Amino acid sequence: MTTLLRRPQNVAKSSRQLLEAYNLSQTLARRPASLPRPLYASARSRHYATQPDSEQDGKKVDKTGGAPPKGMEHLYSQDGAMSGGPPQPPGRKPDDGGPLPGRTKLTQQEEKALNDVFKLVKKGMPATMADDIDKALVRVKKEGMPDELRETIKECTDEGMSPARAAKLWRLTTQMARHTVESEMNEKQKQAESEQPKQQTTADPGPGKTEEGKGGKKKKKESEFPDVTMIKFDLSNFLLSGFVAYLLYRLVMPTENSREITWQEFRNTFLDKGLVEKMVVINSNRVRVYLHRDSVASMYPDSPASQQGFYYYFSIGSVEAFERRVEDAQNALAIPSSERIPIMYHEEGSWANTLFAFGPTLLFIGAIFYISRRAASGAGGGQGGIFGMGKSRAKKFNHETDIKVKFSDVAGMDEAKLEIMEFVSFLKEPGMYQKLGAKIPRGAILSGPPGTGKTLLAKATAGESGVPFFSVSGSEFVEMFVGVGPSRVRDLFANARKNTPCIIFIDEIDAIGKARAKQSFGGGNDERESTLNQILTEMDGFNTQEQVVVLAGTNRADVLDQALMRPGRFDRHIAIDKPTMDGRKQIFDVHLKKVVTNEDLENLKGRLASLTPGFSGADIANCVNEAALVAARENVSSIKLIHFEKAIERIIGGLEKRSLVLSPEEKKTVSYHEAGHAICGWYFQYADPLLKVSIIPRGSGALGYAQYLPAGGGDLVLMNMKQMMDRMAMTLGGRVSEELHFETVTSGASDDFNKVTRMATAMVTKWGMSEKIGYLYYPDSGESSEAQFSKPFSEETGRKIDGEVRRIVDEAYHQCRDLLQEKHKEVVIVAEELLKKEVLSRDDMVRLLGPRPFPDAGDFSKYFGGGTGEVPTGGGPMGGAAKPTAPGPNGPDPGESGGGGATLPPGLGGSGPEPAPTIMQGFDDSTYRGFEEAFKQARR
Ligand SMILES: Nc1ncnc2c1ncn2[C@@H]1O[C@H](COP(=O)(O)OP(=O)(O)OP(=O)(O)O)[C@@H](O)[C@H]1O
Repeated sequence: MTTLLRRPQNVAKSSRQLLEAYNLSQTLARRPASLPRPLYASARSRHYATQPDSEQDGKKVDKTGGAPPKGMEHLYSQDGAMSGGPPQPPGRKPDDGGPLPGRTKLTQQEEKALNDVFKLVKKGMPATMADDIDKALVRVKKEGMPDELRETIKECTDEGMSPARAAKLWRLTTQMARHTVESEMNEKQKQAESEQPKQQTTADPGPGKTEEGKGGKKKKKESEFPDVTMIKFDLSNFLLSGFVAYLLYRLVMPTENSREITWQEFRNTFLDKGLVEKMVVINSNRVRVYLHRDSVASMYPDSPASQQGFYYYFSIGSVEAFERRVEDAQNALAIPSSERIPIMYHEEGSWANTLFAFGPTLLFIGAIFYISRRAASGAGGGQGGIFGMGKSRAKKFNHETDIKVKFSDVAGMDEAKLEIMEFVSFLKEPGMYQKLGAKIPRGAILSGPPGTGKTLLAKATAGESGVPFFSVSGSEFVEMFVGVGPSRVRDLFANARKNTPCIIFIDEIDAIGKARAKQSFGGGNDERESTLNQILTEMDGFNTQEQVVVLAGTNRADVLDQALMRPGRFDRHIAIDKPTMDGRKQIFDVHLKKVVTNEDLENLKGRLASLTPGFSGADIANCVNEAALVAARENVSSIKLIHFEKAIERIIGGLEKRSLVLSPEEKKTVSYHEAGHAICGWYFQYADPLLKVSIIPRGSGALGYAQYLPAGGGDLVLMNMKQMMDRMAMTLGGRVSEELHFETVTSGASDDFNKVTRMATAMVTKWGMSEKIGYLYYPDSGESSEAQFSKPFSEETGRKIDGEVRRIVDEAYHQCRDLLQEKHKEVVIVAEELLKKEVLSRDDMVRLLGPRPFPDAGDFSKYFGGGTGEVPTGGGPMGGAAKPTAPGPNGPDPGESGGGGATLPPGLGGSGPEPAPTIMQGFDDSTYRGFEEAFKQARR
């Protein structure tokens, strides 16, 4: 059975074969009936004809000449009493005396049909059984076919396959196989017995041994045929045969409870003979014909129409036409109106239609059911139900395998490390704290700008303390289903408690830990709030002995809910800022160890650190990696300084867009614009000296690009008014230079104006640098929600602010214009050189203009020479300021190389003909925000 089931293609194939065999034998065996058929039934339920029945029928008999009506042959039986018994099959082989009594020799057709039947029966049988079937077939061919089998095959051919016939075929063939095997065994037994007396005469074993000997022989004989498979009709065989018989029947005779006919057939065969009981018009396009079953059975005993539930149908074009035809037909048959055939009308939907109609609804209901099951299981408890929605998504890292990060890998945040060390010692030696009665801190919030190493620090804490580390992001608690967030929190803390001591790290906790709204509009935040509440509850729920430390990282500590920050929950608040110069050096140190470079590390990291103010730890890691990629592209064996500088340039300014070709006029404008900035930076004492200027388009839409060293040379924490005015004047330098050197100006300075306006506004509204406004702080719209809807000052104050901002910008403008008018020649020199070379470095500036009239301060002079190559000792940004010594009208010849230039330390690109580009972050948004932050903190 299983074999059969495993091979459906075999069943299909075998049934096809049987069908073919059946069809073939059907055509061969079908022959005209020897006698004219009776065309009338002995009893009728209706009489339509005007003539007597016998007459009418008699006529019909004559007309048809005994042949069934065209297309209705299936209604007539081929044999039976009326057909004159089974005819002598044509083509029978001459009797060779072979067949046994009760059997007849096979004709060629019968032999073929039998072959097919046997082949089919063999399918799905074990090989040994199939062999027996083969033997049976050979025997049948030799000894003739049992009459019962012949009749069954004939019935199948003539009348079609039925389950009973299929089962009978199966039974007969397997029975024959069994007989064959039995007779084979008998023959062998007889043969063995006939040999036995001979042996007994030659060696008589004696009276005592005879029985034993016989018995022994018997056993031996039995064991001579160990492999003979007896086909027994046990339960499994019975089921198998039933199954095969059913399959045969279904495949050969697909279920048929209706059959289509034509109007003519309907009329000739049923209507005219009065066999129609009623007609049902279905969906106005099909007519179902219900016949008088008894009359049909007596008239056509073998017709399927005599079976219960069977009906004929035919299609109609329109109901009206159909009704007209029926009417005409009945009129022609002269059926009285009281006896006319009833016609009913019925609308029925097909399965396909029903499916189309209800399918989408069912699908929708199914989807809703599925989703609600998921949600319910998610909300349903800590274990998360069958779909695991409520399970925590936290990744567990094992300190032995995954967490290899140590505090030594985290550079440049010594204070933060000190703070967090305490958690490590608590996890390592809790006893020490408990002895003194100290309560263990529950957790710490690490806050700071992106990429400053918060996750790294948390990992290092886990790595140092050697405990499991659960890392999860705040957003992973947020799902569209209600109740999933709190459920995940519960699961996370339950897991952590099972693994104590351990650390839970929730990154981006602001995703769920935002301050809860006083009133929520529409309840949209309920889910987030209940997740937060669950965290609060869980953190409260730790007993003080439980060694679970919760660390959380965020970029927005200011938006967190106060309840999170209270002692007993996140006790510690560790702010991690962007690294200082020293911090950057240390971070470069950590990352430079991972790459191959032959540069002097001490110098390299100092120089790179001073080139990267405002870089976060992640930026530094990226910069080192980028340098390695640049070096790999050039196919060199170690990374050189130039690669690092290219990498920094790329990170700050974006990719060079050499494909963007500017027209000569545009190029000239950009050159003069950038030269204006550069001259301002060079000659204003508190402005940022230029490091590199280029007119190669870069990044997103910038046509020119200049980099400056922050004034003071180091990390700027505070900025005074003079610095601000110089910086604003320098920012306007581009536009002023355009005004002075061209007839018209361009749109290229809009970003400069934006910076200047913002800075002047901050000076007036935040930094108390305007006498008219005084020492007031007006938040802008991004800072407070109230300021988003209404200005925090009156209209009059607004007007005053506008006036003050304008005044400051005007002052900066005049300061810039005065300088650039004075340095008109220098601007031309720098602009023309820039136009020629496209890129100018600090050394080019020194060559063209002479050394900057003010000494460079801080680390810049240490790593870049700063004109003297000496490290300044003491003095602030203004320390040791020399008088500006502007070159005279006959300044250095633009073509002269190295004239008066600062010499860079050897090995740092200063000795080559084209000095390595030295790049600095200019005054950009981040610097601006840095100032704001510094001012804010100073105010606090
Ligand atoms: N102080 C540091 N020392 C060494 N490497 C650092 C430092 N800070 C950051 N990095 C590098 O930056 C990568 C990213 O840092 P990390 O993921 O810890 O930043 P983060 O502050 O968590 O950022 P975010 O706030 O975006 O999640 C680290 O894998 C590491 O390579």
